[in-house]
Amino acid sequence: MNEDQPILEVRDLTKTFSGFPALAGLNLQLGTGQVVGLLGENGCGKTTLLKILAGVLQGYSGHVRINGMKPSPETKAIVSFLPDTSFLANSATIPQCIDLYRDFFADFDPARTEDLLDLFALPRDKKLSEMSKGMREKVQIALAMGRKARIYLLDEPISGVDPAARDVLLQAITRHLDSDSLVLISTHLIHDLEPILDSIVMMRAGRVILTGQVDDLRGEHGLSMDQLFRKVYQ
Ligand SMILES: Nc1ncnc2c1ncn2[C@@H]1O[C@H](COP(=O)(O)OP(=O)(O)OP(=O)(O)O)[C@@H](O)[C@H]1O
Repeated sequence: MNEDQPILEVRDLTKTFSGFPALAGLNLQLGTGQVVGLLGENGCGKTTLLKILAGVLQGYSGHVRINGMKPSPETKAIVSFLPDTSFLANSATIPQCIDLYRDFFADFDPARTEDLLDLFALPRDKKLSEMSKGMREKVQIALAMGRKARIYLLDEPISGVDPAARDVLLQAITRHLDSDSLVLISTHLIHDLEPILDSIVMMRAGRVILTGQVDDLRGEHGLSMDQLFRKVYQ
């Protein structure tokens, strides 16, 4: 893990919606070479934070730097964002989605995506509208992780798939990961994600309340991250 030169730096980040502070002076620094779980209760600001980092939500105050740059078209080129909602046209087939990603993202490697689609055993000829929610989610993950990005921001990536398929999905997230990349995953499925997490960030009411490496926290508290989450938020 490279903490000396954080690829992601956030200081005093505040974002309000009609006067309500979704983010309230949030501070966070993360280096590359790690998979980080972004945890917190419903409505604590996880999606809002990810959207600002992804450059799709503006109108905030505070200091946000992605590899030293403000969120912008330049940072979008190195950030692969997987939103928690479907963003692909229902009428599209997988090959059409791959073409779209090839056109949009210079860092897209179709071979990576094909490899993940094989791992998921997804049929290539079906339209997204003919697929189940879990299958569509797999397609989106295969596309997002098909980019050779520096930062992957994944918002609730495994919520729609059945428990047995989750392990395969986790494999997909880490399968092609470079050591100079950072993966930040928002999730409520802490127990499922824990095997691939190096660190966690816990949020409450628009702020970070706890960060640390999973091994250190386990040693310090004698709890799994799922148990620690329940203790912190009880
Ligand atoms: N577009 C919006 N307009 C108004 N309020 C919003 C908007 N987006 C988010 N909020 C509010 O900001 C707060 C943070 O929402 P956010 O979606 O970031 O939380 P979250 O931690 O991702 O929640 P969850 O775990 O339920 O997905 C919530 O109170 C939410 O109602």
